[in-house]
Amino acid sequence: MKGQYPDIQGGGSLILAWQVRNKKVLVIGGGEVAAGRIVNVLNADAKVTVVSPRSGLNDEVAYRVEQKQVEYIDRKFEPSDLDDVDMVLAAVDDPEASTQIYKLCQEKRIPANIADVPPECDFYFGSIHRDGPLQIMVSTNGNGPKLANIVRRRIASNLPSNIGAAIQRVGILRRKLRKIAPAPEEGPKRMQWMSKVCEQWSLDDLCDMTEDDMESLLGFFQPGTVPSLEALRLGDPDGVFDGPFLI
Ligand SMILES: C[C@@]1(CC(=O)O)C2=NC(=C\c3[nH]c(c(CCC(=O)O)c3CC(=O)O)Cc3[nH]c(c(CC(=O)O)c3CCC(=O)O)/C=C3\N/C(=C\2)[C@@H](CCC(=O)O)[C@]3(C)CC(=O)O)/[C@H]1CCC(=O)O
Ligand SMILES: NC(=O)c1ccc[n+]([C@@H]2O[C@H](COP(=O)([O-])OP(=O)(O)OC[C@H]3O[C@@H](n4cnc5c(N)ncnc54)[C@H](O)[C@@H]3O)[C@@H](O)[C@H]2O)c1
Repeated sequence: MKGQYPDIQGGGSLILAWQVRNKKVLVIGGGEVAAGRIVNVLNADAKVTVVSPRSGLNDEVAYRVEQKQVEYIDRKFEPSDLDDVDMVLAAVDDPEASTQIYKLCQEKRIPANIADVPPECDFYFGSIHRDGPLQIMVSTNGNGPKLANIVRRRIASNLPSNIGAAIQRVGILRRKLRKIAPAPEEGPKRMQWMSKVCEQWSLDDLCDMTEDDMESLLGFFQPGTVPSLEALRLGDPDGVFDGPFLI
């Protein structure tokens, strides 16, 4: 029935959080754009190889090579460089080489991004904000990359300064919870309880949560209640803080 389900807009991108940890990423080119691509994939723990003549390396890419953060091949791209590669990021100042690279990637079904050439991209890059485990990507779907940068900075300036730290603490709590309640049948209860913690505690409280606090809080998983951080520390059995106490 119309109105019951989301309308399909079409024309967008599928925005995902691609897991490239330990996957082989080939970066072709060693200029400024390649330097940015390298940072993006190293931040996602990929195994990165750069192919570019040494004369074309900028200082940042030369630094990554020197520090052995990337493998390095000192020459122009050759088709055999694509053997066993999971993803290709090309940033070369040679449109013919770019097109050849993209065609080879298509034949070999390797997902590729040819910087600044939208018809030769299986995926676009976006403007990224990172704060610990939090990542926010803005895409304008090829319409206005500079505006993506402006929107991203505006979003970032409106975020609480401790949001990344709070998410990091929640991550630790969730992993502990899955250890004490590992059964798949407990999934719905786990999810409900975690949602309550996130809704009822302030970001400051989440950031302040120590390992000891986590252990005590996990004691409330079975009854399915969520005391405040203050009540938890006071050991209040109702889980509700009713102080201050006068002695
Ligand atoms: C977001 C960001 C990520 C990144 O690259 O890391 C990114 N471009 C950035 C900057 C930027 N790029 C350009 C300018 C100059 C100003 C302007 O033209 O607006 C600036 C501004 C600057 O440099 O500050 C020029 C440009 N870019 C593309 C074309 C070709 C075309 O449109 O046809 C041309 C014209 C070349 C020409 O005219 O000759 C194409 C693409 N650029 C994309 C991503 C993909 C779409 C993303 C989206 O739409 O959201 C896409 C489709 C493919 C891709 O490359 O993946 C990064 C900002 C990161 C940040 O600062 O936070
Ligand atoms: N997004 C942006 O802001 C932006 C800005 C300028 C240029 N660009 C585009 O991105 C691409 C790269 O830009 P850049 O500023 O990094 O260029 P750059 O000139 O700094 O670097 C080009 C690199 O490509 C290498 N190279 C050239 N041919 C090669 C080949 N056949 N095999 C391997 N390596 C090769 C060179 O050694 C050099 O390291 C260009 O196509 C350019 O149009 C994008």
